[in-house]
Amino acid sequence: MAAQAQHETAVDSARSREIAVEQDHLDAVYRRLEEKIHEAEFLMDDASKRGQVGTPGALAERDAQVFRAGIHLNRLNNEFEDFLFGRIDLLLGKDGKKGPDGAYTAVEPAEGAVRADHTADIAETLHIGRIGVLDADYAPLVIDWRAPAAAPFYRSTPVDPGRVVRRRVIRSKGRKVLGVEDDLMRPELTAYLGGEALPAIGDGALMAALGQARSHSMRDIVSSIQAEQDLVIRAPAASVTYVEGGPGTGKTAVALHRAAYLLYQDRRRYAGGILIVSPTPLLVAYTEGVLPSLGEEGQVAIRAVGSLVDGVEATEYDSPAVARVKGSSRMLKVLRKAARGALETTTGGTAGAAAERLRVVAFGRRLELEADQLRRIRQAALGGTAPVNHLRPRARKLLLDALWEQSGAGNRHDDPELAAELRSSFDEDITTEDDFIRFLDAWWPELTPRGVLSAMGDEKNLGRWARRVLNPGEVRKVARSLRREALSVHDIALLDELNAVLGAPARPRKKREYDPLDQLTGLEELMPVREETQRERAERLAQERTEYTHVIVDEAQDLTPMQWRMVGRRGRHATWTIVGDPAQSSWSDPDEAAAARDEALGSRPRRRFTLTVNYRNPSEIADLAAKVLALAMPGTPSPSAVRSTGVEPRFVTTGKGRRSVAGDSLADVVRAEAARLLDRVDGTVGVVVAMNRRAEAARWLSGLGERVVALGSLEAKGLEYDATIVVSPAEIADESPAGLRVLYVALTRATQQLTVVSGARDEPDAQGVPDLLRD
Ligand SMILES: Nc1ncnc2c1ncn2[C@@H]1O[C@H](COP(=O)(O)OP(=O)(O)OP(=O)(O)O)[C@@H](O)[C@H]1O
Repeated sequence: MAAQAQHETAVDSARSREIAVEQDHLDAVYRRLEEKIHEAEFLMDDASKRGQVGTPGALAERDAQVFRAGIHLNRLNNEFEDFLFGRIDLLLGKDGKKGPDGAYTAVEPAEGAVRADHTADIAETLHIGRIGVLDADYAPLVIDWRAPAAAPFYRSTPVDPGRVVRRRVIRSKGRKVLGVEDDLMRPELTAYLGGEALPAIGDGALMAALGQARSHSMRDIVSSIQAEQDLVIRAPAASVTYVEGGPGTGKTAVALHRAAYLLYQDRRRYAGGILIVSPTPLLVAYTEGVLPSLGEEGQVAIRAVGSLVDGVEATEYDSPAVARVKGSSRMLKVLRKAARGALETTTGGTAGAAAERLRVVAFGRRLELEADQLRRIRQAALGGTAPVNHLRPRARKLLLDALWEQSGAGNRHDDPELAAELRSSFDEDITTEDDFIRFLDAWWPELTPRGVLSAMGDEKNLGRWARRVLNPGEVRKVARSLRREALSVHDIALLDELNAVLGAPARPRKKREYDPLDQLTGLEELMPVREETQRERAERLAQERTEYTHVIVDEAQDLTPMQWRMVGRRGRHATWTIVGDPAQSSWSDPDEAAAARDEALGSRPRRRFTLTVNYRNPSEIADLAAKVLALAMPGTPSPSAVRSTGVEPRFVTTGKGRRSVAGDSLADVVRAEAARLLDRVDGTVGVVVAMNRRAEAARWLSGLGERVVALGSLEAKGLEYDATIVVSPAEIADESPAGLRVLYVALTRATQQLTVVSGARDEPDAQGVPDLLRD
């Protein structure tokens, strides 16, 4: 016992010593930043006293410095709990070259850096943080995590350590260092720093991070990015970067960190031009704090696939049968017909009566076009595939031609010049006549996507436009769904397609004011003083923007063909990062979606990456989910879980089954289980139910507090909780043709504990294990 206590004291004092070392460094960083602020303030003050200093360029440069220093201090003081989070201790490199960040560039150690007796000296120590800081002599005090010199912090492994001897994660809050965790990359080595042996503290940072309680916001993983993830984050942004990996392998985290990395690499190119497409508003809300925590605010648009069309936000879900039709590329034909057909249906009612016959007076004569003629003219105008709203001038011209012919005025002159003059005064006469203007508006109204979609809610209309494409049952269901007030997630892709087919009326562009500060690289991020203008500018850009420079698609396996077309339109000239897992796809026909994806991406070459380690689920939960994976996608390997907790999933049943708890009803059982789990974990509890039980499940949990939430199976996508309750695997699996894959998603949401509640339909065995989860 005494020996144990002695050992613990020694460990504690080694830890305190190392914390003190890092505290000294952090103090030095803050001192340097304050110095920079003072310098900048002095410059500012001095400049304003003297009124004018130097050229506009020099002035702008000085302002930029002030802003940069200001924003650094602001961020350091307010936002980051762990501004400085890493350190690497490195061997001497192969050559003595330094990069722009002041660090040596060599990745491999110099020959002789390790002595024959397995000892070595540390030649360089680098601290890694969210932004870079240089000291007065341009030596790096902190290296930005995205800089090349920081890469070994993420890439080095004991198998391939490069120059790294020790990797340290530093935990701090505000200006205080709280702890350090070390991983030795060359454990066989005794390394010396300043003549003293290099100590190693703790059991490693990754495990510490994974064990933490979850909240309703995702955390960044900047201090513990793993080597296979780092390769994706830093992959060059050429064409398409395609990332596959099972649940919990960090795909979402990697996608977000990649956005921050790309901005760092080429801010000018990407600022404001990165779009992240996420499957649900819940996942947007869960992930949107990550980029600001990495120092990137307002530069990247994260949007749910149901909010990609400006001004509309869809949260409703269609039934699987309707979703299947609306998502399919069969809808293309239907929409093209609807866009043309809607011209006729919108001419029903009062406006319709006005559009059945055209009567005008020209050159003192009454001219009249009857319904039949008008129909023929419309058909002629609609020939081809041009957007319907753009065809109005053509239709107008055809009307005038027909009236001109009827007037007989064409025969009055042989001289072509005189004839042309006569014709133009004829046209002017008619087109300024109120009757004609009213007629044209009623006969060829400007169609809106929303209007056409409502017209498709009429079963007769839809039946006509979908002839030989959808069967009558499909027509009935789709039309009924379109009569609903609220739009569904799948309606948004239809609206976007209609927008393309109809052609948007050209909006006048606002003229931009010239701003010399825009000339400075990276200035967009710097301006506490000009915050207002910056925000306005970001909003304007977002409004004007219809295309992006880089598009990141999260949970890409779920995009339907129609959604791929919608997303594709936003990245026609973009580079792409696509992350997904086919085994989690809720779309019934993955081959059709893959074909639509390939069409959206064109022939761009792809770089493929696979992530293989599950950082979310302990092995006890991952093993259970693997049983469903084997049913859903036989032969697909599950990612290997990186840790285990010793807590097996728990099975309970409703009714009088052996493992039932607290009463009979599903409501009672789930509520009691939720309360039990809230006691056992510090963070969140998610209750996943079949989609049609969503509202009911929210009621079951009322009063249990904010740490617990109910969600439908499709909403669980991408989210995670300390503990989850999956209610009736059979109900979830039977919901749709992709039900087993959706169940696989539901079972892989927990970081610590999982309870599965079965109803009669699940056919639980004596232990409460439902048939879908048995060996
Ligand atoms: N290197 C890492 N260090 C610490 N935590 C990590 C790391 N990689 C992933 N995680 C954590 O693992 C969890 C799963 O990550 P993420 O949600 O990105 O996975 P995913 O592959 O998108 O999962 P899914 O396919 O199920 O949506 C998150 O809590 C994330 O923070």
